[in-house]
Amino acid sequence: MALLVPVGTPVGTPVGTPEGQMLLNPAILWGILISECKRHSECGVANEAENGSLDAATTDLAFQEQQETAQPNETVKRPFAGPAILWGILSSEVPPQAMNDGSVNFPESEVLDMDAIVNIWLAAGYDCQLPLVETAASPAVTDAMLIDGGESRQPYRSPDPIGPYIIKESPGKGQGVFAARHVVKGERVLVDKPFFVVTKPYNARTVLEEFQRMPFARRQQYMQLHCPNRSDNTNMIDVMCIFEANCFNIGSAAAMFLTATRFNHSCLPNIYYSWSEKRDEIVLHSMTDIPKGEEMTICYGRAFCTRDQRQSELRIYNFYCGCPACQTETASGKASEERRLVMKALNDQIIMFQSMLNEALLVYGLQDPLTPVLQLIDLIKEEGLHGELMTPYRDAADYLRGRGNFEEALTFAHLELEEEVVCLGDDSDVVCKTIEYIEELEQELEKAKGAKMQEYEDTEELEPGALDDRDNDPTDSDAEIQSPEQTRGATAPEAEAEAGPAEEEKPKASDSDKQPLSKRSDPEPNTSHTTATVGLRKKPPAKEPDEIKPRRRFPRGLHRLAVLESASRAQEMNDDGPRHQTHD
Ligand SMILES: C[S@@+](CC[C@H](N)C(=O)[O-])C[C@H]1O[C@@H](n2cnc3c(N)ncnc32)[C@H](O)[C@@H]1O
Repeated sequence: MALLVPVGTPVGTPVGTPEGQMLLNPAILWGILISECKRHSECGVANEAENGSLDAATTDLAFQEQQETAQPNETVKRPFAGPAILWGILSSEVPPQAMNDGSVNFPESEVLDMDAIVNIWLAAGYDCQLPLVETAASPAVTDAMLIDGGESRQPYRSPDPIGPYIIKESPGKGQGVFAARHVVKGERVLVDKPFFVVTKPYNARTVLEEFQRMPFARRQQYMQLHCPNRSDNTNMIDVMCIFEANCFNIGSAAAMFLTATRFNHSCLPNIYYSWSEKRDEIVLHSMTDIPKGEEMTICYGRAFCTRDQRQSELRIYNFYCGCPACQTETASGKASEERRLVMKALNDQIIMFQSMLNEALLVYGLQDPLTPVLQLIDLIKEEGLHGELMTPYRDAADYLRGRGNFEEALTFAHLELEEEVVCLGDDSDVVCKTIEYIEELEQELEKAKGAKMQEYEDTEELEPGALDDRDNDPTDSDAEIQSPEQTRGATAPEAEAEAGPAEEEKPKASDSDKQPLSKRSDPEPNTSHTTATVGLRKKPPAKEPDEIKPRRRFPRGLHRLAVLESASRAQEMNDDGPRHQTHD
């Protein structure tokens, strides 16, 4: 398919096509341009494109700046791609240049396809960042396609449309989803199959091509979805606008759903959604009890950022969030803003710590990396952002595991598991993987206990009389669980010297040796261990405090019920900025 665009056509001028061809005009190109500008926000032209003032000066601004700062022999490429290509066609600035240097034969009123456009753009010295697809131009969406496709008129049905919710008008937000009855925390509210999927990276062309491929009835349903800026006359722009407002990121693709898409946004959501690759469905759970009649909301963007950042990320959806966290005047809104500021800083710090070597942390005298994790957990709880607890719980478990503090690591792993069961459901693969993680921790704990017992027995063999000195409570030996750091911290240097080779038989310090950091959350070293080391005689270590015992064990073997899926739970799946996210 080709675009018929006379060269030199100013933006806004209608462009006719020969009879029998699809209706294409600059407004359509303009729609693609805007959507491309939004995707390539680094171009800095989205606003200008939207208000119609995009011009050569704007598009070339970044290029000029780069040129000014470039070294004498450095070649600076013009930085724009898709938006500029289309802008170049529309403004007719580039084709004459390309024609002048003879690199492209581009007569007036040429029939263009996208490859030709790109060639012209490249010939004019512009960089092209857009992945080029072999097929030709973006398809057009004609009225005929939406009115009569000659195909089945059976409406597409979402597989699980019945749930504890009703969809109705939500004042100021269009439609919304409301609790039809009291919904309890952790309830599965909806499972929905995608009815429209576009592989990433997508652009206007691939979305429109996918739209064309849909059966007529689905195209109609698509067009009925919420469109924040429905245009009067250009269906193609509406297709893109609907896509932008309603698509969810589902890992390697973007997808639209008929029911899940009706959930409005809140920065304090009560519903958690995740994409299950195994089921090929989006799954939504309640994170809190939701009274009958209350609106159910999800979060469209990131949580650990300020009000302004959130509002700016939501601009793509064309609304201003008025949730309690976004209130500027109320005490709770102000408190939330303060918390989010700290949460953002802590999250940044955690990410930084995770990318640094422990040695580097030590050299720079930075704090214990566990500290920001624990602080973040406290703040998330205060803020009521339940869905955000899973990751820091795992971070805490990982840090403690690295130090050989398996008991406390297990506590956090169980907390993570509880959150995941609520947010993702107990059939989620993330849950299965966490159960496996817990089982690994339990094995490591058992091993550490065994090594400790062995060490104790070896000592007793050397010094039989030592039995007289020790507590004779047999359960004590069972409970002896010490992190290597505790062991290290609790042993006085003199005693260590006295202990000589026997000390080398202590449980292997493993990774904790690489983490010689302060231990903010570790239980206080039990000083009785220090005094217990008399010559080679040792007293069994005391029990760990009760409060750090794992809260509950999840039934073993549950993970076998599900097949492991490859989905990543990383929130970073969101390659394209503030889009709907998935975790399963
Ligand atoms: C995925 S749709 C949500 C369902 C939509 N309200 C409907 O009628 O189908 C996203 C659009 O809903 C509206 N919306 C979502 N959350 C909102 C909120 N908190 N306040 C105002 N509008 C909101 C915006 O227009 C946004 O572009």
